[in-house]
Amino acid sequence: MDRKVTCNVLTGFLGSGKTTLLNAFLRQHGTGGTAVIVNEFGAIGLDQFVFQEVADNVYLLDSGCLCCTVTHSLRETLLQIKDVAAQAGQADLRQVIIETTGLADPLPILHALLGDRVLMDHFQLGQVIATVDAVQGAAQLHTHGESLRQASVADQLVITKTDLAGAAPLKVLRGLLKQVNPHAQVSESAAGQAATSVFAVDEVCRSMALLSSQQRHIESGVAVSQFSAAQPEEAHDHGIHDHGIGSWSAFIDVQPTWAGVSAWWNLLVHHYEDRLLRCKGLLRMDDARPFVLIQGVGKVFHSPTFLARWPDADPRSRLVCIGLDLDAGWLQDSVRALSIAEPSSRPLTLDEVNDCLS
Ligand SMILES: Nc1nc2c(ncn2[C@@H]2O[C@H](COP(=O)(O)OP(=O)(O)OP(=O)(O)O)[C@@H](O)[C@H]2O)c(=O)[nH]1
Repeated sequence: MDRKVTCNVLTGFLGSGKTTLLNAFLRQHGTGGTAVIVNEFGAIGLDQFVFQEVADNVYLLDSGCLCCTVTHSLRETLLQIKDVAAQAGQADLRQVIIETTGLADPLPILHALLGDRVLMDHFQLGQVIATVDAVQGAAQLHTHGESLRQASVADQLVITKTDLAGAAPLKVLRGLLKQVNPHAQVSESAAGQAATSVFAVDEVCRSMALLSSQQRHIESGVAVSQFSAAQPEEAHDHGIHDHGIGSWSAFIDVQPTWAGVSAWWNLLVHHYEDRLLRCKGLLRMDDARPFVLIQGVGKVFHSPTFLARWPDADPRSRLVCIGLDLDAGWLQDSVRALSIAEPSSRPLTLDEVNDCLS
């Protein structure tokens, strides 16, 4: 494998249509360029049988929930996929789709991927795709913290089972999803028919999908949106309370430097600690490789992706943060840290940022 293979994480609440969507994609495109990792909650996995009808390149993870117990076997499985592809001379392997259990928190999975240097030599993170049931999704977002968390951190939201829902509940759900995650691209699907567009793997396609949805939101001004759900009822406790998950986004008007990106990230993590869930940004650096996508997952900042070209017509750099209790004013002020030029500068407050810049 000379170039990196994209890992897309497919999540979504129990029964929300993950397998149906993925199966539709495999039926249309085969598995020449795609390997699938399936993780099911419960001792007996069934999804692999659905997939094996259409595909060979399907790997079943041990029982247990991917985000809690089997990140090690995820790592081993990815390395196995890499070795199998190399031995078979499968230069066309372009993506691995990881289907989580319906109760999974996607963040630990992203950590397992992005925090592992060996894996990152061969793989790159693509998108988090979350399916939301058109009929039950709104109720699930209100009552199950897992569902809210999955939707909050997704790059793409796919409303499934639209054939079963009336126009009015669909409208309510669309509005709810906009509140939960205004940055995600939202598509709708009946019987998996949106599969092809959902699993696009081309780098520019991916960044365009990510950014066009951000752009629509940012155009309407700097904003924090908030949405709350009740605590998860069932025992799947990661010690995280899902009250007040919100998002903030802005175009930035300072020239970022790498020292500044590092200082800003440090400031952000120091300020929000575990309340920070996800951060994404498209930055135009004054550098030999100027076009950069940055990603943070929880408190971890991951290797940037360098783009061959700026992915859309708007030249402005932009940032998105998702987390708990976000403060738009504080975040907007924090952006100035991006222009810090001195690599050793580590401001921990906005006043210290001012000192660094004066
Ligand atoms: N009518 C209709 N049924 C659907 C659609 N998508 C999924 N289903 C049905 O919903 C049920 C659950 O779908 P799955 O694809 O297995 O859902 P899942 O998210 O993989 O489920 P878990 O792995 O248990 O979390 C199945 O009976 C599907 O046939 C759809 O778009 N329309």
